[in-house]
Amino acid sequence: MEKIVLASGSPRRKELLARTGVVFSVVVSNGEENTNLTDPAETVEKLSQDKAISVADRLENESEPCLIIGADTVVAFEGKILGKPSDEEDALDTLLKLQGKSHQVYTGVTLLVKEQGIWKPYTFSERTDVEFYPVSREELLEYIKTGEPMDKAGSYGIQGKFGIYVKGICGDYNNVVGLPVGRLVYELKKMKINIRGMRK
Ligand SMILES: Cc1cn([C@H]2C[C@H](O)[C@@H](COP(=O)(O)OP(=O)(O)OP(=O)(O)O)O2)c(=O)[nH]c1=O
Repeated sequence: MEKIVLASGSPRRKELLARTGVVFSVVVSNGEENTNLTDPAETVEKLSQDKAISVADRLENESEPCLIIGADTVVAFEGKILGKPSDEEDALDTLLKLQGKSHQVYTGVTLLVKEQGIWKPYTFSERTDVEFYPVSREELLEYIKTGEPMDKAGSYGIQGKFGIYVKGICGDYNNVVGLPVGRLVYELKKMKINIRGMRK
């Protein structure tokens, strides 16, 4: 494997993948993030595939063998999928719903590998349960003013200013931040992709 490409514009994913020590480049997918699916695990798996495939299409003329990594994160609460907020009001509605209760964060990951000239997707997803303490409307408005929620699924960043309201999590913390890097390394090992040789 000569080249690893992260198909994501998320700075958090870039930082998490960098922790593995592998050398990679970033190519941001430019497709629409749309599905009619209602199951959160199926949704993130499909969207992670779409992102990886959109980057593969753009790299079609690359001669080097390549592994493309796509990922997608959503929050699920009482059977509904919550993505990024459309505006500040939407962020407030979402956070009012989530405060004081537990919800699920799903990240889907697709590893797209070229085998005998054909792209083959290996897809999985991880779930982490997160619970917030009760948070007042005033506190939420103050938080939203920071702008932090706007590019994040579920309208919060566990790794940022919202961390002070988190009561507990069950599962992989990195999965909430956007990339379950432990599972990723484990899956690559199962696929016999030796990332050790690709480390800096
Ligand atoms: C719940 C939660 C989400 N997030 C982020 C992870 C993802 O980057 C983002 C969800 O949006 P995504 O659509 O999964 O990813 P993205 O738009 O940031 O990047 P790309 O599509 O180019 O891969 O929310 C946090 O950073 N912290 C959190 O606590």
